[in-house]
Amino acid sequence: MIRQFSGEETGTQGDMERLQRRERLEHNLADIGMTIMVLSGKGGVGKSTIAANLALGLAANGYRVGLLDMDIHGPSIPRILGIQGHSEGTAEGHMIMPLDYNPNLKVMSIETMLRDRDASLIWRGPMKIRAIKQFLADVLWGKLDYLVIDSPPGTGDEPLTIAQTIEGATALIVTTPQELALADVRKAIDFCHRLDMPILGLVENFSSQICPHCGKPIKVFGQGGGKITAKRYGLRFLGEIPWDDRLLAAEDAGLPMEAENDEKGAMPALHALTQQIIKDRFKSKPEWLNHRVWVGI
Ligand SMILES: Nc1ncnc2c1ncn2[C@@H]1O[C@H](COP(=O)(O)OP(=O)(O)OP(=O)(O)O)[C@@H](O)[C@H]1O
Repeated sequence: MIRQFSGEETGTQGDMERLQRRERLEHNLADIGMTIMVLSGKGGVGKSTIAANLALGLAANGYRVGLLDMDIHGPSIPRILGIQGHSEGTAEGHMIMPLDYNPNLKVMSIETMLRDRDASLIWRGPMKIRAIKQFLADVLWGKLDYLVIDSPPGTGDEPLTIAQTIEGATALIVTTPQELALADVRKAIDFCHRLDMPILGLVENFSSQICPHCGKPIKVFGQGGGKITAKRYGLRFLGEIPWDDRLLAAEDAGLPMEAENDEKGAMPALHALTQQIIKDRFKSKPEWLNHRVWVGI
């Protein structure tokens, strides 16, 4: 369902375009089960990693998943997933086809639409807002159980547009344990409160690193900050993801790992996160849509 739709076009032509896009948007969103926007206060905390792994995990569990890379200035999803292809228009030319990563996972990113993937996009707010609305209205997602959205860090145009466009969009907030990151996370929480966007919970990444010599965990970025922040704001704490060299290498190679049946490093925590989100889907009843914060059960 659409929460609000304010296009940037003006005049009769603009009104008509806006109306048509609104219809396509309504049609598209009606087929999407649960929308999860992965947010963070700071950059580089592992948002894209968690969005990609969550989408892969949900798809591996048999759900139909869309993964939308909304990080217009620094898209990472195509590289993490090793996607080389380009998004194409439909035969009639009205819609854009997302890329089929596997039978259950469709992916869309601004990068898959560009000829030169290393080109920078120098866009101001209105251009970005239009592109985001187009991704939601004009991409032929089909029926999805989950739409996972990788958002850029902070509380700018991208998360704002999504939160204002998709009623019932939920937020999953990623942080690292140190105070510098947590200060920004508090802003992300405030952003969700002010937009009435339910928060599924807080995930802490880079919680520890295993010492290669003694095998004990080293708390590189401090300890427990995510859990304390979650408690303070009445949010669910959805796990501590340790540093995992294999995850970094896999993403650099564009060959993501499979969390299922992997008992080492970051994988059990990523697997547990996926399982929790699967449980949430069946609890995502309209009554929690209006809550300021959804703490979960
Ligand atoms: N738990 C982890 N263990 C090891 N490496 C990780 C882990 N989480 C993320 N990384 C790596 O850290 C880097 C940053 O992660 P990622 O791109 O997911 O962060 P981000 O928050 O999306 O960044 P940006 O703000 O630029 O969008 C990547 O190289 C990724 O492979």
